[in-house]
Amino acid sequence: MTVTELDFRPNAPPGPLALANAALFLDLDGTLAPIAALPQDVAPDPRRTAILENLMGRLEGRLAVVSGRTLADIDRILEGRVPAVAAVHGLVLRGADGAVTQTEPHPALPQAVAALRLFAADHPGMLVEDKLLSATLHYRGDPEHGQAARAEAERVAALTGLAVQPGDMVMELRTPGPTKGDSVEAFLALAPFNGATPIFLGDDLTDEDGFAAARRLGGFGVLVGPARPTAAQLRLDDVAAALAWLEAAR
Ligand SMILES: O=P(O)(O)OC[C@H]1O[C@H](O[C@H]2O[C@H](CO)[C@@H](O)[C@H](O)[C@H]2O)[C@H](O)[C@@H](O)[C@@H]1O
Repeated sequence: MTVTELDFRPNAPPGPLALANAALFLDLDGTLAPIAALPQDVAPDPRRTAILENLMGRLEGRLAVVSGRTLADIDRILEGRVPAVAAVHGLVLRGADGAVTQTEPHPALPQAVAALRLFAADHPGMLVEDKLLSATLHYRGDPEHGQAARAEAERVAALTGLAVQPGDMVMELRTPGPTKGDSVEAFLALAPFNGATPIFLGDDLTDEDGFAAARRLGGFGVLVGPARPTAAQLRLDDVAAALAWLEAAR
């Protein structure tokens, strides 16, 4: 989504997290896990896993991780402990009962991966992640060529019909389809989430759809990171503050 003139820069931290009737929707990178140089550098963390397990029990399952990563990668990092997951920005949905639904991959993805790999071969430090439903060009390792990476992703998107999803030092070409916001809506129509008040925590542009959905559905968003224009109403400084807030839930 685009950030509109209705959005503002939240600075207030949320009050203590009250779990009664809440449903938690949690982004992974930049929210539950600090940003690392490479995607594969993000490893399981016993404290994070314990916090999630504790919350899931107390929320009777009303907790979902909503991430741009693949399902397999989310399960690797969270040690397979979170059943309800939206992966690849909402293109894959696994319900609390373990049932998985996913959008059909766009036929031009192999072409897009090949084009991005050709570009990355000329830019040491860049990395292409093939997520089957989306192709991701990472330029954290070569930030001075970020503008060229963004332009190349736009060029390949125009050629293939893939949708552009900009992110934190990343340009993603995704199969057009459901967003993180749509996944919040889908979860809330299912047990055990139905009737609960959604709270969405996230840090990146792709989380804006989640913030907007939470707000539309009677809840709120919490931006994790520095203040910026956003659809979230509240803000926590960083991953450490987000984990501490979750850990102190009542
Ligand atoms: O929706 P998220 O859970 O925030 O996932 C978004 C992307 O996260 C990963 O990339 C980001 O984190 C990496 C590790 O910290 C970092 O190196 C990279 O620069 C960030 O963009 C993941 O690799 C992507 O596939 C996700 O879309």
